[in-house]
Amino acid sequence: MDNQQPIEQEKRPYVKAELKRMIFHKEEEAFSIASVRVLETTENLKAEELIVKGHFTPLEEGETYIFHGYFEHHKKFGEQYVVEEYRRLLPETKDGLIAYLSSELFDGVGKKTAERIVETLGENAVPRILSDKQVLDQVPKMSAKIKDKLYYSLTEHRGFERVMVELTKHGLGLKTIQKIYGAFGDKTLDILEEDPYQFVFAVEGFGFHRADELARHRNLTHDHPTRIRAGCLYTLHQNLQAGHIYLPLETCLLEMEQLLHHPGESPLTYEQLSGEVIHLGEEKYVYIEEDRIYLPTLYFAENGFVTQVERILSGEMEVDFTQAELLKVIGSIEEEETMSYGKEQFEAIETALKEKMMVITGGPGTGKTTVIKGLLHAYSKLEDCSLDPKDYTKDVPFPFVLAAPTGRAAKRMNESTGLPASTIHRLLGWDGHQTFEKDSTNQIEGKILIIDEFSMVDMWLSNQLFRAIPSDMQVVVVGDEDQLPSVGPGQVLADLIASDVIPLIQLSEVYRQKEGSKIIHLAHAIKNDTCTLDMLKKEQDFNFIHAPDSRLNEVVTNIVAKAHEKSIDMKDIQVLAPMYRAETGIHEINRSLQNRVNPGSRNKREIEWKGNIFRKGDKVIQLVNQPEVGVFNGDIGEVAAIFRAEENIDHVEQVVVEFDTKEVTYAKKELSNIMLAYCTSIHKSQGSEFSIVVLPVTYQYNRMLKKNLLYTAVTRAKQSLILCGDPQAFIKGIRTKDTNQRYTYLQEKLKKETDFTYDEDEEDEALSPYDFM
Ligand SMILES: Nc1ncnc2c1ncn2[C@@H]1O[C@H](COP(=O)(O)OP(=O)(O)OP(=O)(O)O)[C@@H](O)[C@H]1O
Repeated sequence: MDNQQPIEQEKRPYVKAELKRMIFHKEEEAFSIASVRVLETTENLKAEELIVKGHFTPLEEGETYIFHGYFEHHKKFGEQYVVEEYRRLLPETKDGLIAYLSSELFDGVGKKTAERIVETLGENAVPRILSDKQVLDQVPKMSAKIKDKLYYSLTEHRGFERVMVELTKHGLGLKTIQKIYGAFGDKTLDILEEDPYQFVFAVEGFGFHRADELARHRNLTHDHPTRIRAGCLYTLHQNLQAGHIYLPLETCLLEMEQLLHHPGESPLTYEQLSGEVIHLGEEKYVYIEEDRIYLPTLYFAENGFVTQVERILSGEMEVDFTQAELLKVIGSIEEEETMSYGKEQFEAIETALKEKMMVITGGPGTGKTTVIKGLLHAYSKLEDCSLDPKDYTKDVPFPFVLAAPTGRAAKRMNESTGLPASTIHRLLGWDGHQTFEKDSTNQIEGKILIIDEFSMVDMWLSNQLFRAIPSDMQVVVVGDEDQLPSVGPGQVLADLIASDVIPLIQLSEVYRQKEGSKIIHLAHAIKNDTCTLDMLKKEQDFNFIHAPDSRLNEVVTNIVAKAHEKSIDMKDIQVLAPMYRAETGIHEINRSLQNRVNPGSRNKREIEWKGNIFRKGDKVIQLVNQPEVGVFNGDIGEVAAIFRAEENIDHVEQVVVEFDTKEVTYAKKELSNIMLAYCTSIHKSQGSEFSIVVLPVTYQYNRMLKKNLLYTAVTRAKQSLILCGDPQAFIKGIRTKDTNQRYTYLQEKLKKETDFTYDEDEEDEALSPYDFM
């Protein structure tokens, strides 16, 4: 099918129509029904509106399509057009040019002005203006200032217009086109011609079907090897986002088949699909191990990590203290701290001191922090080394290295031990993009490394960290295995524990419970599957407020508003919810909380960005890593000031956010980097703790209601936990285990149940994990 064919040359009957509304779409069969406005047709049709139905992917409202098919009379709905083939009608170059000139790149040029420019100067308007600015004088109703601005902006974006005009024709927006151009530069149009699927991998959020549409316009058939290979890589990428390290071949082929299925075309055969997977393997775009298909970075991360663990386990280690000395030292610490360690806690300290590497796991209040502190003091006494960093020099580095995956967790480690602690990224000297200063050739310095909150560390970061650990360093991994697994791929802590090859101490005795904490009690009941409805009764630090869905937002808002009235700092009270888009989702709760605790007023500045309002005093959360200004995904701050364009030298509206230790200024167009944070996602709360947690629970959250998610939310509360909504939904949630097992082979590889190969040089040449983030 030639998609470039002009409409006048259509030989077959057709309906040219603008899509008004998608009425129905069934994903599995790609079956859709839509309502369209007829623009032109060779069919015998009087009505202006028509229902079209058939096997097509969701079409875009407002776009023009050519449909080929036949009429069918439906008993209930009347005349309908059954679509056998369709294509989107590309806009003219002129339209693309108008969209470009009226885009936000050119201040002061709206759609009307852009139309006048193109009408007057034609399709070559941009090169004509660039070679002679005076031609703009021919365009009516343009002020000298706008002409100047347009000329200079066009110079600045020279080269971009061809890409913009071409891609705009395909319905892509400025932001997406800028990202594509940022990735491919002058090669963009060649890539569009040869392999538009590359856009999927270079631009976050660029869907496969969108690339498919571009490919169809370029005559890449549904069974073209380029398409099948892209389908394989896309399938692996999608699964990476779900946390998988690899995909079993059969699963991979099945998912590829579903993705690549094209209505009206013959299904792709097993041979076609597996043949291209094997080609990808030969060209090292994927790695194939037995029946496991890996993306290169994950293959190297998994195998590399196992190699590093083996290296560290077999590294030099001398235990130069006797058991009597150990007992004496622990005894003296117990005396100083006026407490005595439990049996498991003692074993944890002892193992950490005697072994090359170990894992300590336990739920809240079991004494993980107490053990870390005890370990540091015991090490310091036994090895006769000071715990004060000031006593060390560059030649004799500080022996204790403390790290955690998030800034907040690192801060807590620092507060509880009094020793310096940093994020893992910082420890490794991450440059914010693809490079880590610390690696196998430039390793971290120190004698003992303690990493807290390890459940949050993904396969990539684990490998990067372990490469940088010298062979003579002792390693203590600490984490709560019942929390959510890492956002990135893998389940490294769970696999380390299950492998049974690393010394492990599980802390099960709860100490904080002895101080009468219901929160801890509830957390352990969830963990041990013993929580019942009876346990949800009000106590000093816990309450469950029953509320129907229709009132849940209001109840949550009232709780926070009351706390606000009592002058509780908004930083100390956090609403956590599992999903963004629901009646009681994060966005809605944020909107009603903002109106209540920080309402608009005449003397309070505010700014609107994409339907969201940011007001002075609003609590906000950073959504991406911006290491260049020192803020990271998940950091929470407060809007400190809002500036108008005329008030600053950059001449753009700005929002200043005050974070814990720094202020960051966002230009208006950067406001997508932050959002309101009165309510945040449970996933983003990992590694953080709050004095008061408010946790709405409703059946609306349905598929998100899982044991480890609710356990993670409950364990974020330090002083007070307020659940609200439907207790039955809560009980159902904590009884629902996440059955989505992540595909990882780490456990087996650690156990040496499989042969695997690993070549560090090859890994160095492979793509960095951060190419995929
Ligand atoms: N052996 C012990 N005897 C008495 N109290 C203890 C003992 N171990 C821990 N505690 C106390 O129990 C409380 C919880 O301990 P700790 O903070 O070390 O646990 P944790 O596992 O780090 O908890 P969380 O993960 O919730 O921070 C603390 O108040 C601590 O002082």
